[in-house]
Amino acid sequence: MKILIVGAGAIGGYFGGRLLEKGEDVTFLVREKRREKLEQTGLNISSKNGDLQLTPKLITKEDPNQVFDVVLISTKSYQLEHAIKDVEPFVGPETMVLPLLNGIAHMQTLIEAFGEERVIGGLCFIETTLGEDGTIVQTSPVNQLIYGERTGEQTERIQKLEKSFTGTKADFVKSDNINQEMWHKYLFITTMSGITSMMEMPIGPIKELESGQQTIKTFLVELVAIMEKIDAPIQKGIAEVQLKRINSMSAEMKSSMQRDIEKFQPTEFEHLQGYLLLRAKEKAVQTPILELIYTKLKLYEQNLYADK
Ligand SMILES: NC(=O)C1=CN([C@@H]2O[C@H](COP(=O)(O)OP(=O)(O)OC[C@H]3O[C@@H](n4cnc5c(N)ncnc54)[C@H](OP(=O)(O)O)[C@@H]3O)[C@@H](O)[C@H]2O)C=CC1
Ligand SMILES: CC(C)(CO)C(=O)C(=O)O
Repeated sequence: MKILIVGAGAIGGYFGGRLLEKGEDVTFLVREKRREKLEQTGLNISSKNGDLQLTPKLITKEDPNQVFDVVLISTKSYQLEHAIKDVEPFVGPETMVLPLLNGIAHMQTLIEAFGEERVIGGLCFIETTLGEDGTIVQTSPVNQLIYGERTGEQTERIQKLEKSFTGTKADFVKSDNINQEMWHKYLFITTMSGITSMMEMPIGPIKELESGQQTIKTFLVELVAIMEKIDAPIQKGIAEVQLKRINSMSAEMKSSMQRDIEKFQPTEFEHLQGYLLLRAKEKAVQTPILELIYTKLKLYEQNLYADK
């Protein structure tokens, strides 16, 4: 299978690197600066699951058109519109588009760009970031990528994809309920990124405090209330499940949003917290914690651009 990874950043570089390690036919679509860097240094991954030094195949949007069987989208949400334009020449009628972004709103954008048929579902659980020297630094052992047809069907193409993902030194999981998995991850990450970015702490010290525990719980319940109101496909009792997940995480665990803030970079707050706040307002759901976290993140972003 010809695999194209859009963006050789923290998650694209990691999962693309693992597929390359297995011997899959992987190419990265990158922008000029990243290309130069990767040509100089190679693709370097420092990982809890074993380090890698690879020589990746690289293309930019200017390279001659060729069509890939699957395109993994691993940009930030605020980079997606440009990325869609850049990847279009590499998408054919049979290409699968597999997004790995956190959140939900990007699904509609991708469907509008590529059509219902091409877009499958995906998400990942991994804690990884780009180091100053361009190395991909994966900081906790979990490295799971979940994917599947949005209809839940076991189509021929998804079975081919499964074959290509199997045997990789990362946890690739095929799901027959990917829409629900994506909403569940959305609930988890909106909580986790919101709380850790608000408190400017990894999850450990927050969850150890009784008031921290209560804040996480109340926030989860608020977000579930919005999701139920808009008929999101979430399971009953998901707030408790995600609370357990958060409580089982190692004390040093941080969210990618928090790491972006630490690097004075933009965040995906409009895509994660902002989208749900909008939906809450449409449905007149009261969400005081979401409102507070959104305000904190909006002020950060305003300040970021004021400095530039
Ligand atoms: N990091 C993590 O631990 C996790 C992240 N996620 C989600 O994954 C998504 C990606 O995050 P992450 O990997 O951390 O982000 P990064 O910023 O590390 O990576 C994004 C990459 O996309 C590249 N890119 C952007 N636009 C284009 C384009 N038009 N053409 C080619 N490359 C492009 C950027 O390249 P350039 O250098 O040119 O800017 C950058 O390398 C987000 O939605 C995030 O929420 C999900 C789970 C965990
Ligand atoms: C919390 C974590 C690291 C789990 O995968 C994540 O998804 C993110 O921060 O974007």
